Amino acid sequence: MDSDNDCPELVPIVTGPPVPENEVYESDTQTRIPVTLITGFLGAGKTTLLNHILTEEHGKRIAVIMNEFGDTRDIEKSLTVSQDGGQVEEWLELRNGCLCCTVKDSGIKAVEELMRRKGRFDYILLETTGLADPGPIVTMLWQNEELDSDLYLDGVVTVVDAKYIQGYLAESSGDTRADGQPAAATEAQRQIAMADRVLINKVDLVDDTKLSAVRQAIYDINKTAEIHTSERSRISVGAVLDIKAYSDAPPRLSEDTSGHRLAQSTTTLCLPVPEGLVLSRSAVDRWIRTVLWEYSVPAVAGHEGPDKVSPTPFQVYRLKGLLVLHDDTDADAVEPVAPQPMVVQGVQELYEFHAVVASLDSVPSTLVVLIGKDLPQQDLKASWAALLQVHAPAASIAV
Ligand SMILES: Nc1nc2c(ncn2[C@@H]2O[C@H](COP(=O)(O)OP(=O)(O)OP(=O)(O)O)[C@@H](O)[C@H]2O)c(=O)[nH]1
Repeated sequence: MDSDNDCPELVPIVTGPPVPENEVYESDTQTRIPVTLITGFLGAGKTTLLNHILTEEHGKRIAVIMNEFGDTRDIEKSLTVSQDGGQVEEWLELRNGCLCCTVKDSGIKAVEELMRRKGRFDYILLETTGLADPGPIVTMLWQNEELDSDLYLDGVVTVVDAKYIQGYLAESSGDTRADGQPAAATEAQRQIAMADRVLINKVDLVDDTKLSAVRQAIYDINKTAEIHTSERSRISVGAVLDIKAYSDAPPRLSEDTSGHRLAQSTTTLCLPVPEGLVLSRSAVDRWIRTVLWEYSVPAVAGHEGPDKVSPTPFQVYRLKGLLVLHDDTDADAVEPVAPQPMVVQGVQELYEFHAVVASLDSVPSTLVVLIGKDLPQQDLKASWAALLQVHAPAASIAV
């Protein structure tokens, strides 16, 4: 394993029923409708995946929102509706009750309007265009949850083309490719960075050596996404839907394949916490805020100096963590609050903590994982080590 990218092996923890603080969140996910975002570079197989999901026997009434209809032979075109405001342009109803529509603007309003007109769905799939950065839409969906929406974000599935993805990742942003298409290394990297599941599609077009190199390139960007392979995007529906990636599930790390590494600007940084160490929630909160909101390396109490603005601007696309925290954020609390395992989830500048029910002994490795561009890895590691040192001055902590 690369020493710069060392991540401890994680085993999933079994989280029990939600604690009261999260009751609303959890019970809401039972009545609200999950949304899965399907992203991936041009021609990777997103539409093929949507068609596959729609024609599988899953017993769900699914609404698919896409920018344009592809080759939808299995879909029977039934009607064209023009909408007020013109957001929903066209819809197709399938025999199994599934519904497809195209929208100019993949905004939540269009989806909610669709439900108002067409009744409830069990599931919503949202396909982004191949060149889109999924960050803003993920943020919008996540933010929308707070706004009493009928929808919640279940996860992001990124489809990659086994044959071409390495080429897209190697190109620098802003260049033009030989075929005249704009280079989109940034978009391709971001799409992988934001992924909870990556589907390496078109495996029929590559040999095993190439496939392992593609796996490695994806792993180097995002160590938390579960990687699957497919031909014609055929994958078990359960692998991509209802994954609850934004709930209180702790981060999972994929296995390192230790193959040839591409130098990429988007990477995963793992910041482990020694076993049994309880951290102050307010200190962790400040640390995360400084990184996400000020793009700076936090100075930590006891370690002199102001927060350090990184010479190269960096950006965190996704943050996940499992920590045991002492909640010291309520200044009026009379009783000391017992340490509690908490999951932290973040997308771009948004983040939130969820308490998880697990006895302290059953909590496996605790850590924070950052996936982002141009992360000042050594500085962030040193700052994190200083934060740990404040909590466990006697322990020798190697991060
Ligand atoms: N050989 C091969 N071709 C595939 C596979 N999956 C999809 N294709 C073909 O690749 C082309 C692009 O697939 P789409 O599903 O339209 O890709 P997309 O990501 O929706 O494309 P955009 O909407 O342009 O971004 C189509 O001609 C598919 O038939 C596969 O596993 N192997």
